Amino acid sequence: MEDTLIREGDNLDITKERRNATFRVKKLAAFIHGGEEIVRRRKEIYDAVEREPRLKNSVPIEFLAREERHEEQARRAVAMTDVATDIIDGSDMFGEGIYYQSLIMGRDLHSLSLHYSMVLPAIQNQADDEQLDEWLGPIISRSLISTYAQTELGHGTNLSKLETTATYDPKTQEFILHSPTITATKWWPGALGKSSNYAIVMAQLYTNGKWHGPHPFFVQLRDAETHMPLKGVTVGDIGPKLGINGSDNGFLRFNNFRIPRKTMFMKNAKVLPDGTYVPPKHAKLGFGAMVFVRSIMIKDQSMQLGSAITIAVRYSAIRRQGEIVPNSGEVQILDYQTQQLRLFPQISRTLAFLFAAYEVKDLYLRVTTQLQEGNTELLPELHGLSSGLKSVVSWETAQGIEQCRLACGGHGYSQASAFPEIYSYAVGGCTYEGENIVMLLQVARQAFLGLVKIVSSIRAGTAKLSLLTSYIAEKQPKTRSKFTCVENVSAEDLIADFEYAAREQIFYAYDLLKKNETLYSTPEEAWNKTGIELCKASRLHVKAFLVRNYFNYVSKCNDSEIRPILDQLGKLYALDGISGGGVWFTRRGYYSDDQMATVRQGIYSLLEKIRPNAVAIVDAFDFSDRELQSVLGRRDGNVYENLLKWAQQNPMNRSEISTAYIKHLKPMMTEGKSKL
Ligand SMILES: CCCCCCCCCCCCCCCCCCC/C=C/C(=O)SCCNC(=O)CCNC(=O)[C@H](O)C(C)(C)COP(=O)(O)OP(=O)(O)OC[C@H]1O[C@@H](n2cnc3c(N)ncnc32)[C@H](O)[C@@H]1OP(=O)(O)O
Ligand SMILES: Cc1cc2nc3c(=O)[nH]c(=O)nc-3n(C[C@H](O)[C@H](O)[C@H](O)COP(=O)(O)OP(=O)(O)OC[C@H]3O[C@@H](n4cnc5c(N)ncnc54)[C@H](O)[C@@H]3O)c2cc1C
Repeated sequence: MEDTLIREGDNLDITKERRNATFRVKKLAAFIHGGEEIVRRRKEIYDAVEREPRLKNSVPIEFLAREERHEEQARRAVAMTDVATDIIDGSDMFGEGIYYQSLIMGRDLHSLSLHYSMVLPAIQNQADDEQLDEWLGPIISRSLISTYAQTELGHGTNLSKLETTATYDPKTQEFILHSPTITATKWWPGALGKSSNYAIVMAQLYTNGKWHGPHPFFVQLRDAETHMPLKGVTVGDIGPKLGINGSDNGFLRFNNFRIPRKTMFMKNAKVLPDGTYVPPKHAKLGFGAMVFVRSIMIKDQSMQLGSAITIAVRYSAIRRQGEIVPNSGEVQILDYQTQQLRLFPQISRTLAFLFAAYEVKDLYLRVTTQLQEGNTELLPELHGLSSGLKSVVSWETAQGIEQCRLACGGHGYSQASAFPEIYSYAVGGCTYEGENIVMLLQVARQAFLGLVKIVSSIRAGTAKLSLLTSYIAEKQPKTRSKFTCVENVSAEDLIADFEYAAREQIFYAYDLLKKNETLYSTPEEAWNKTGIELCKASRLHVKAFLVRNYFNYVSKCNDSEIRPILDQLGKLYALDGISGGGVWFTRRGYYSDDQMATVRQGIYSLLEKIRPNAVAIVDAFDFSDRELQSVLGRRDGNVYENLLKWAQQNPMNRSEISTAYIKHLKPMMTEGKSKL
């Protein structure tokens, strides 16, 4: 990160904001990103990317048509991976990998996205030694391109009903892959349409006449020389989408397509040559690639929200519109209290999500080490944490980005702002890797929280709780929340408030479920009738985790220059959640009306405190103009002249007269004239 972000020629308002900040941006950046050394490495990586001619992003991606965009993203992906090992530590996907990729690929996926984000981790963790020897080399050298083909036209969520079959034939020691219906067609896999010649295919395993559920297979789809689909394989692109249009998400069908026995991933489950099935240690080990993406996407999502809020705060500092005191001049829109309430909670959220991403990364790495030793103990915990965070974080990120866009008025609607790209990319995260509601229900039903199981075991006095769930067993306090005013409230009190709300809803949902079990004829029906309350319980549980984790993380900071900023943002995060959380905090009079009014006063006072530092705080996220790709969010604040330049470079302005005018409008006008 540079010594100072102030330069000659910068917009005067934004310069004044930076001069008036009460702390040094470098210090906060170091804390946010995990230390000075990491910030230094980010700068080193950024400089190396800037120096490399092949990584120059000369084409403004937003002006490209779909096929041009796909081609440009493929060019960038190849260049990015050609020089990757000279620039980054490729084994650090959560840190250097994700940053490096964002500098080059922007908010889009590409021909190699799934190759790196799902296939590589799956091969590292699910292939046996022999398969690892055979597959890892070509994956790393990129002599093949691969993807992860699981979802079908008819089924994405309910994996047990996938229709693609893999039937073992012991005579030839092959599996026969088949798509028996239209709805069995694989649909959605990234880079499947035109780029990949291999895929991990999830198919229902049948051997010796028995069904064993979905299992992963590493399947060649296209000829290594001609890239033509192999006989028995039908494959193509599914067409334009809301976002990620650089990626050729695809469809795939098999017609009795034979593949060798050793294409089934064999580290966990196995099929022996005679067709004997050997089950895995844990039934869900084959779902590991999904767990990896759910874990890594928390950081990705927080960075999307971080870039949106950087753009919105910087723009709000240079945009002057309206007067607060009549005749005293137009104010920066950042001075409006309503603007601050729209924006500053997004700063807090970005940090809360990022600190949670650090936690889930640590857990993922611990689980991976355990699994290497054959120990699956922590897997359910990781499944629960990553599923719950994935749902809450991607939803709040999408809502936050939209608030940032709205806060920028008309210019926020232009592609020049970058909001359309950020939003359409990030919001995909609500759907992929498990639809958000379904993942919340997982948290409630099956995951490490096992909320429902936990409640019954707590009441039976047999609960064995993890650190993250132990609060559920604590007795609800009979007294009110300890909140008196924002100045005096402690992190512990705020955490206690969220735990109160979560506990209250968890027990409420549990009791409703039990009641419904007496009213409906099956447990599944009762479960469905309790779904809304269960999702609320999961959401509050995850929010309690986010608040607790934020304050735990920040407690490591002893620097008197930046600690007050982190505390203000943490309090804003919590109080905004309490004020918006309404009923869960007021049940049984835990928060009184007066306390709630004081919470709102506390928020207003925090907004005032954060206001003078807002630009410096978002500067500390350390986004370069290269990453932001936003005229509104430029570091130098010179927005208006660059908006004009941006519009003028638009291909529609290459000629003064458009073909639309020549072909359609002119003949109409000429005809109109003739009728006069
Ligand atoms: C060198 C250069 C490098 C540069 C490159 C760097 C790259 C850096 C990376 C960048 C990161 C950017 C991130 C963005 C990438 C985006 C890519 C997007 C691609 C998208 C891909 C996909 O979407 S793939 C398809 C995903 N599909 C799903 O997620 C389907 C959802 N459904 C399910 O997961 C399941 O069906 C289910 C969980 C909903 C239910 O499963 P099932 O019916 O089988 O089980 P049960 O409900 O019966 O549960 C039984 C039991 O199992 C437990 N369980 C379920 N799942 C898991 C699991 N995964 N792990 C552990 N345990 C699990 C469940 O809790 C139950 O437990 P009980 O104890 O019995 O209750
Ligand atoms: C951008 C993007 C990239 C993707 N990339 C890939 C990829 O690379 N590989 C791949 O295999 N797939 C990929 N997918 C597919 C993705 O994983 C699925 O779309 C996702 O898992 C949701 O499944 P679905 O489409 O079947 O939704 P559905 O399950 O049909 O969901 C529709 C609605 O039904 C609800 N619902 C479904 N089941 C339940 C339930 N049990 N209880 C309550 N409500 C329920 C959901 O909450 C939702 O509201 C991608 C999708 C997108 C959008």
